Amino acid sequence: MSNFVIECHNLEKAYTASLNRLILNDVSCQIGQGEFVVLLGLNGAGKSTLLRSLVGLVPLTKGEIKIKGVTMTPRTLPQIRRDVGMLFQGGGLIRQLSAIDNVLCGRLGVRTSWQTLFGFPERDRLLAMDLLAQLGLKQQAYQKTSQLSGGQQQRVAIARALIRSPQILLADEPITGLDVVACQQVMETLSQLHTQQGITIVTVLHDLAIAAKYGQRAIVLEAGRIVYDGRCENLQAKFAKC
Ligand SMILES: Nc1ncnc2c1ncn2[C@@H]1O[C@H](COP(=O)(O)OP(=O)(O)OP(=O)(O)O)[C@@H](O)[C@H]1O
Repeated sequence: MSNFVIECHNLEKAYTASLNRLILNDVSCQIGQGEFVVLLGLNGAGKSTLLRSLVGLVPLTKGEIKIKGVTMTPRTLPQIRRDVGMLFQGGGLIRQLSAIDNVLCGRLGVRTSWQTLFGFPERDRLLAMDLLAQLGLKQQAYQKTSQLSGGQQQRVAIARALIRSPQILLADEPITGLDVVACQQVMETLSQLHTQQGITIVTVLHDLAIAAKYGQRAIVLEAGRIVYDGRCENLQAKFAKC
């Protein structure tokens, strides 16, 4: 078996009239266990589409995706989603719920609807609290997420993804809209997950300096095609407009 945890072979997402081209056009790449990959490209290049396709949220017109050697099909998708955590653009938290309840929401897909009628078991609550503490949010656990700062909200979203113990974490613009300090906190959090727990990270970023600081490898998309796949050095010189 190969050491790749993500394999994309000739992915194609349908032509759209508004763009006058394919959204993803023959995209192929392999990502190894424990890599930290940044996905870069101009607005509309197809970054989110590619990321979302890795958890089966985008029906593809052509191509094949394998996660940890398992080919993505409707039958294998539940298993794949157990291995892959996703941080959506804007965090996607429920603002009226506390931080801990948002984290517990990450367990909803794991437990049956019947089980959730009785609430979450104590061990889930302890795990959620542990994750929030690891991410520096123990004091904020019972605060509504609407009252938290952008950086804190993003870390709650990370905890929610981590409660399923994914081996791969996909993050769609996790620092967009955050101030410099919050950006650094979120990126340091992702970096620690990568170095200390060996989690494979694939994140969409727009900031080339941050990409170069944290990423090991950059994949640059342009109009649905991969135009660069390599080290993060000198990205600014190569792709000043990303
Ligand atoms: N389901 C869809 N139907 C039609 N067009 C779509 C669909 N999904 C995405 N698109 C279009 O495909 C293009 C790529 O979108 P995508 O969100 O993947 O780009 P992106 O690189 O993540 O951009 P951004 O940096 O702005 O988030 C966009 O022009 C978008 O409008």
